[in-house]
Amino acid sequence: MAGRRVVVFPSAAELGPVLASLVASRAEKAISSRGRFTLGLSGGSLVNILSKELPALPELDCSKWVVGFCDERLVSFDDPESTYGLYKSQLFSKVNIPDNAVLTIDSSLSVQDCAEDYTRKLKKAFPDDEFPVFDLLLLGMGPDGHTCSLFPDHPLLEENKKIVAPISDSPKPPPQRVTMTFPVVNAARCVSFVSTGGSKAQVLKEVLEGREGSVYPAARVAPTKGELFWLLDDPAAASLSIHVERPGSGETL
Ligand SMILES: O=C(O)[C@H](O)[C@@H](O)[C@H](O)[C@H](O)COP(=O)(O)O
Repeated sequence: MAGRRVVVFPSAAELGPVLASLVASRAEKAISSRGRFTLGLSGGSLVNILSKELPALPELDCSKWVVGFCDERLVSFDDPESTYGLYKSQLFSKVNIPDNAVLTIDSSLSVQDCAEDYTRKLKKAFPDDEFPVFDLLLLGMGPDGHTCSLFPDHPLLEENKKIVAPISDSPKPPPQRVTMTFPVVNAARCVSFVSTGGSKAQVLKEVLEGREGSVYPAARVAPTKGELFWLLDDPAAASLSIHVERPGSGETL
C-alpha cells in the first residue's frame, strides 16, 4: 500500500470541493498515461456530494471516463433505491459521460445472474486484468463498518475468486444486491472513503485505530499497491487519536 492518509475537514461542505479535485487530478493522470479514467462509485451521501461538486469544476471533461459501481441494489433504475438511477438524474445528466461508458447492472435478472452479467461487463472493460484495476474507487462506510455491500460477519468477506458477488441477505435493505469483492477493491490504484457525521465517530475509531484482523469490513480495505484516503469531517473524526491531516483551503490531495 502507498500509505494511508486520513484527512479531516471542518464540515462536509469543505470536504466536497477537495473530493472533486481528487477525482479530477486522478482522472487527468490516468488519461495522460492510459487514455481513459476508470472510476467506481458508491451510493449514500457520495451521490449528493459528487452531483454538486463535479459539475462545478471548471472544464471538467468526462468523455474518456468509464464508470462502474462498487455495489448496486437490485431494483429497477426508476426505483428511488437505485444507485445508478440517482446518479443518472443528479450527475450523469449534467456532465459529458457517454451513456455507454457507464457500466450498469441488468436489474431484470436474478441476483445470481445479475452478478455474473456484471462480472462479464467488468471483464470486457478490463480485458488485461485478472481483477479489474480501477484508477479510483469512492467508498462510503455504514455505521456497522460495512463498505460496498460487504457486511460484518458475512461469508462474502472471504470471497477471493469472484470479481462481483451476489448478496441476497443484505442486513441493510434492499436485501438483494451485487458487490465488488475485496480483491477488486484492493487492486485499485486509489481508493477514497468519504465518511461524515457524528454517528460514524465510534466505528471510525475502531476501523482506523483498531487491531489488525478487525471485524469491520472497511478496515480490510488496504490497496496492495494503491493509495488510500479517508476523507472525514470533524464530527466523524471526533474520537480519533491518530495523526490526521487538515488541509488549508485550496490545497489538493
Ligand atoms: O447501498 C447502500 O445501502 C449505501 O450505499 C451504503 O452502503 C452507504 O454507502 C453507506 O451506508 C455510507 O453511507 P453515507 O455515505 O451516507 O455515510
